[in-house]
Amino acid sequence: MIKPYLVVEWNDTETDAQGWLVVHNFVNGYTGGGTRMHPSVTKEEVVRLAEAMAYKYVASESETTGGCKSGIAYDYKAPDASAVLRRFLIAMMPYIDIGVSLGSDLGTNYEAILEIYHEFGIDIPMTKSMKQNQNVLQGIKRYDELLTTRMDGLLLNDVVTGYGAAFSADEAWTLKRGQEEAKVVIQGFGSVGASCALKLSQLGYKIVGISDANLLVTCDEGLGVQKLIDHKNEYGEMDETKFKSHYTVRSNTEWLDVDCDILIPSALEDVINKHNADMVKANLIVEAANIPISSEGDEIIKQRGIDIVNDFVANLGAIRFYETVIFGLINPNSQAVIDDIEQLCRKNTHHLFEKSKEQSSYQRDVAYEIFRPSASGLLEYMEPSQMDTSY
Ligand SMILES: NC(=O)c1ccc[n+]([C@@H]2O[C@H](COP(=O)([O-])OP(=O)(O)OC[C@H]3O[C@@H](n4cnc5c(N)ncnc54)[C@H](O)[C@@H]3O)[C@@H](O)[C@H]2O)c1
Repeated sequence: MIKPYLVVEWNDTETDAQGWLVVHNFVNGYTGGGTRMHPSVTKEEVVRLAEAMAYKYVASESETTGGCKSGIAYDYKAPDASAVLRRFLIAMMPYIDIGVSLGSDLGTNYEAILEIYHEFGIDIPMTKSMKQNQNVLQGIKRYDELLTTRMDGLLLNDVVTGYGAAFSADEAWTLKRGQEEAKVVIQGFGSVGASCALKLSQLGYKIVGISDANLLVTCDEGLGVQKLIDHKNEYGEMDETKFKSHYTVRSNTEWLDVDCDILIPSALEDVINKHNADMVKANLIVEAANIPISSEGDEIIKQRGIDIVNDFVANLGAIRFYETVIFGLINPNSQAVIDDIEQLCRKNTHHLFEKSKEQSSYQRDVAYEIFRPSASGLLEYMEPSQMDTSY
């Protein structure tokens, strides 16, 4: 693993929260990634997530952005979680103000982050040259407008990643098994898990199990995804009182026990690991979450011959949305955003599976080869003539 370019540690003055900003690379002084809040966050996890972001921007065909990530070790459901997030972002403001673009991730939401930016006169973090580029400023206006639009009743920004992961799953499954029916189990029912479940059910897949932070619900004939979405809360937790009587409720730790063809982790990191990778029943894993398989778990999955669509190929929807609209690469309307993400997720997944077949190699190894970020982003940033010096 390449060492990260920059690691900043933060210690809250009011609570025991601790946070990190990790920049894996800059491209022309710009870098992007989400902000995660969860009690289990560690510096090492943020470093791995930042690296995945750098690869994700390459998979998104971005020529303008490097990868970074931030994480706060704190309970996202604590009453003062938003105050902790605000203090963290204030501490990171010198970086944000020069082009470290922090969005949302597990345990945080984008609207809350934008509100904090607005307090400090920042619309969306930009470099000096972006701030002076009328096309980019126009793109940001369009992006802001699109953030309030809805698709299938959900906010556009809350479906872009999950829909992209669903298209990747569909592409991979069709390559493997054609039109054969498939049963799907999804871990996590937040922005990503819920929208992925919805799109896959629209595409004709049977969602037979969904877990959240509290429980696992299963139904072999398929769960009614729309109704589960209609009654989920702001933390992505399902309302058990609204379940149909023939649904079965189990502990969320039993998610790998459910018989399925496709498994879609859409919540936490390292949830498939050396202790449970042997129990995976699916023959296709689509990583809608970032780094959901530990390195030891991955070795077992690889040896077992299970196919995967890895994280930075499957879950690039949100950053592709950001890039295409802000840098004016597509017609800025919600259907065009989704169509573009579908096209890219299908193309990348197809390429990944074809290449992996050709080389008889595991998909993750192939993905790290195909989408490797070049070192030039770093060098450009370090070259004074190219540096952005607005600060
Ligand atoms: N939001 C995005 O656009 C985006 C983009 C790329 C990648 N991701 C990745 O997708 C994953 C989910 O992000 P999100 O934005 O949907 O988060 P979210 O906060 O909206 O939802 C998280 C979900 O995980 C569930 N969860 C928490 N602990 C769990 C457990 N032990 N078992 C089962 N479920 C559990 C929560 O109940 C909730 O349903 C993360 O890995 C994130 O990095 C998100």
